[in-house]
Amino acid sequence: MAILDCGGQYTKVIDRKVRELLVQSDIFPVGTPPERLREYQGIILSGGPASVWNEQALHYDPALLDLGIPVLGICYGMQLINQHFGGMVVPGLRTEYGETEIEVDPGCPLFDGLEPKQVVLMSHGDTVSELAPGFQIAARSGDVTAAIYHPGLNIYGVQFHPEVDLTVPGKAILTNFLMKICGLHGTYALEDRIHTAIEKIREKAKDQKVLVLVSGGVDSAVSAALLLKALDPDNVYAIHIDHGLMRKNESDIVCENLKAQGLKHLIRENAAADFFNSVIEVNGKTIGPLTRLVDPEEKRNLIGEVFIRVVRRTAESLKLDFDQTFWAQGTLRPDLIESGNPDVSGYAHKIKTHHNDVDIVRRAREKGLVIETNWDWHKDEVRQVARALGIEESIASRQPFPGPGLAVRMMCNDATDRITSEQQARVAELMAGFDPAYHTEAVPIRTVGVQGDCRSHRFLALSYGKGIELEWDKVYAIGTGLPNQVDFINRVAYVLNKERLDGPLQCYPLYINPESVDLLRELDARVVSKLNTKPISQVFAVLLPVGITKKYSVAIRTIITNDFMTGRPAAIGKDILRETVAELTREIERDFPQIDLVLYDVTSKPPATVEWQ
Ligand SMILES: Nc1ncnc2c1ncn2[C@@H]1O[C@H](COP(=O)(O)OP(=O)(O)OP(=O)(O)O)[C@@H](O)[C@H]1O
Ligand SMILES: O=c1[nH]c(=O)c2[nH+]cn([C@@H]3O[C@H](COP(=O)(O)O)[C@@H](O)[C@H]3O)c2[nH]1
Ligand SMILES: NC(=O)CC[C@H](N)C(=O)O
Ligand SMILES: [Mg+2]
Repeated sequence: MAILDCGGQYTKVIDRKVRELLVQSDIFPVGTPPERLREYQGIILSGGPASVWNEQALHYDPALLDLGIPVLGICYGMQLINQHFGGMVVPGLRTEYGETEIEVDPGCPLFDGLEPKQVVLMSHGDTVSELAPGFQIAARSGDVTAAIYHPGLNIYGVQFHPEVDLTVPGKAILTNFLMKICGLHGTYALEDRIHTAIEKIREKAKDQKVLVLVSGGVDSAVSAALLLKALDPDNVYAIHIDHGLMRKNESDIVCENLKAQGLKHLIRENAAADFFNSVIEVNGKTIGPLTRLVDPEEKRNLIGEVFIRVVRRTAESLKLDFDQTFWAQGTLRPDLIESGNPDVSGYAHKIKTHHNDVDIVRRAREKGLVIETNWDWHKDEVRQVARALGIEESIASRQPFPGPGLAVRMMCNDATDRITSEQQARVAELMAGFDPAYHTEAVPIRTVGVQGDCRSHRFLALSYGKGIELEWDKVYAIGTGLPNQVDFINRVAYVLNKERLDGPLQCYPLYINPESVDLLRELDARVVSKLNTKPISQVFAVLLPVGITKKYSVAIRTIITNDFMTGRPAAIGKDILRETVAELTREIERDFPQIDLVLYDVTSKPPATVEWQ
């Protein structure tokens, strides 16, 4: 199978899913000359951040669609097919981000064997307005075209993403395409990941010393375990950095656990002062110190650079020349995709810079000094490898904690953003049409999102039901519906203690400093201790500078996902008990006098991301 990359967040997920069905696949840029694709039995065109109707449309060779090979276009790929064959694609009146119910035609070979009603993951702003001649509509979500096909040409397009877990019939649809439409057989043997990783490490760093950055998370635990297997353990130096943005007691616990992993050399760097006080230069611009920053990308870049400065210092204390020394980190595929790394895709947008893919890291990679054993894997694959390596289950299944730590859970703000009265009126009008019992308002705090494979940095909306108990389906519908209807909101949070809302909301400045970090750390510990249960994949607290009589509110973020590329919040009353959430709310009100509102994030990814930044 040839997968043509149009810059989608999930291009690599397509490749993975195809391989999991035991079909070999290769990824090429969308502009690849069609002659190079002749040997393949099928072509998949990925999604992507561009739009086919404007000058940013990606270049492709039209002969690609004349090869006589079956083609499946996904999202941008479907829009490309429709336009190519004479149909029309325009910006949609209604966008679709998140889980969406569609009705499929089981008569279309792609949907063979499926029930008509299906839930799928959408992430698009553009839409088919005129179907290309010769094509038929094979699925709809209301008035939006959700799939098209040309029976004679064997060309198919889906507006949704069959490759991600949130598309319930995704595997069945891909199986139909690969096996029934392309006539492939599942005969491909998955590679022995551990063996390949060990070989690669030996090729690079055989008898040399390697510094490995260990956070306590599963990714770096796997990196360290692979290094210990591949090299003389005496040459592996593990460095754990406490940047002052770790969770409660985390560095102590992590270092205890790491000692038990068989590491001969473990160095703990207490570097909070470096992270809080350093100033960096990026492209001639001075950034920092962290305690003055409000821009989420500046925070991420600064933290990433300081990480490497601290590693350099550690190398020097070991009498190593840092510019000649190998160092390893547990980078995963999504870190690189979301950072817009050009080695992963030439067309993908930067959603946000991961700390492990900032400029200084990219330069070291070019010199061949960085070892990234997990480079090609998603989170669930790393967990599988961890178990196969015999890593303790508590680490193999550990919830992720981002490298920049609590810094990306603090909604730093200089209180200069404003919501216009037109924007507020638009929200009120939409909510009145949805259900007058729910009050929703936009607040001038921006969070990061991923919409149609593009980055968004839009306002948060707060919602609550007047005089009614929380009804999850309604609340989740607001979380999905509102970002689809306005282009200035990408995240919705439900107010769990709505009785506090007895005056106008105020937004205040908020910066990272030891006190604000301590407050968030304590809140986070409380939230995690209460909600860290299955089926939640990750849970944490976010600190917001908004309130009625007090300066702060807290948001509870839960996410259910496998690969962390898409996910949905845990449903209150279904995935988690109402009573547990109510108890947690009461505890926060009782024990945290600085906190006004207790919020619950009801947005999936997309349109929001897991972290708020
Ligand atoms: N506090 C830290 N000290 C040393 N290295 C770190 C620290 N935080 C992150 N890193 C490095 O950055 C890499 C990427 O961080 P990331 O959080 O994605 O991975 P992880 O912490 O190993 O696993 P998880 O994502 O499950 O938390 C880590 O694998 C590790 O190599
Ligand atoms: O190592 C990391 N460095 C980062 O900069 C970073 N940002 C987000 N995350 C984690 O990645 C997963 C997906 O999160 P997002 O939807 O916010 O991208 C979630 O599990 C996040 O916690 C990070 N991990
Ligand atoms: N995910 C995608 O492929 C999105 C395609 C296009 N950018 C849109 O918003 O419709
Ligand atoms: Mg981590």
